[in-house]
Amino acid sequence: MAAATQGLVQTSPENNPHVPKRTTVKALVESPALTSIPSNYSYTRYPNESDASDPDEKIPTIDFSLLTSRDPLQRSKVIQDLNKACQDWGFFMLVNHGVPESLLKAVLDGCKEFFNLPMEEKMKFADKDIWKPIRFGTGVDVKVEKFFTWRDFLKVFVHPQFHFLNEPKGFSEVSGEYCKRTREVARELLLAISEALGLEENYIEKAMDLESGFQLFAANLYPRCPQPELVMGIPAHTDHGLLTFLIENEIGGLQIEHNGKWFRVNPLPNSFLVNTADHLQVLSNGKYKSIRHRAVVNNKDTRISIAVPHGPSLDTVVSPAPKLVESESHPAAYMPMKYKDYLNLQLDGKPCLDHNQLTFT
Ligand SMILES: O=C(O)CCC(=O)C(=O)O
Ligand SMILES: [Fe+2]
Repeated sequence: MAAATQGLVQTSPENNPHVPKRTTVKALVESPALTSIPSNYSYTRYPNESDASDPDEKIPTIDFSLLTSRDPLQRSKVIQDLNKACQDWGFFMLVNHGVPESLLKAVLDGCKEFFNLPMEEKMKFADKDIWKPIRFGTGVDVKVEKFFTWRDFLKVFVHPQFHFLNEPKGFSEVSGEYCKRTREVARELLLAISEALGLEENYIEKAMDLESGFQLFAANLYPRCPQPELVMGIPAHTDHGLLTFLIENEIGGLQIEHNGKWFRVNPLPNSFLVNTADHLQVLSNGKYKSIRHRAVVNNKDTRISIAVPHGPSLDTVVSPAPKLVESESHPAAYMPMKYKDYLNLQLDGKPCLDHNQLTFT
């Protein structure tokens, strides 16, 4: 999210009179004349952004049921694995998390129905203001502003206050349940991550005020594309919170950066794809990195993903945990910043960590 500011914007239809003036990627794909992409969707990669390959090592998997197990040896082994996954990859697949498969499916189905609503219904939520609790839009490449990415989205603030839409029917209920269950899993995971960092078990819970933690529900729609190699679903970016949970409708597209190379992610069925985000990087004083990731599209199937970032409360001033700062050997690498102020920096479209970074770690 750090690299993308999005809002519903106007396309320039000069090359294609069938393209509606104010559009979404979905409307564009459904317009009868579309055989090639309009030039303003053509994507220029960031420097050093290479093609992705299948990973040459195994992407870490964490078994959540072992974390909550009564056996202390088992728990400490998983905490070690979690530490390694966060440190080496900033990414892992979480299995046996206890959130029912039927709920994952229901919430993905709800998103599909939402994106299938008539344009006028969705447009009621079109807004550029990032503080609108319910927002529908289409992706913009912020490097150049006038170029678009191959993605429509719905973003809803779901904690500490739960906002949602009344339509489609039942979407609010399943999403409410999904957000509550993922929040519980994320908080449990953050207890373990506190321990993995050598902090008190509830350090993150308290210091980040997770009782009032800011949780966002971000649904992404990536319609099939006639020229997928020319566009980008969501450009390389990092997420702003502590941890993001991602699920998708069995259509791949997520790619992650690991040791300077890009890898495709082939998720285990029913797993959460979890990545460490900017504020875990700050809190851990750079021990854990906020992983860069992106999503590509394809010419066969429409992909839907749901990213749920779990962050500190908006008023929390986040700084490196004092225990992880050594004045001589490992000074604080980030200055304290309120989470809300950090989110406002998104408007600049710059990777936000550049703003509060004191030194490069
Ligand atoms: O759709 C995906 O795979 C990635 C989405 C994402 O990174 C985001 O919404 O922040
Ligand atoms: Fe992301």
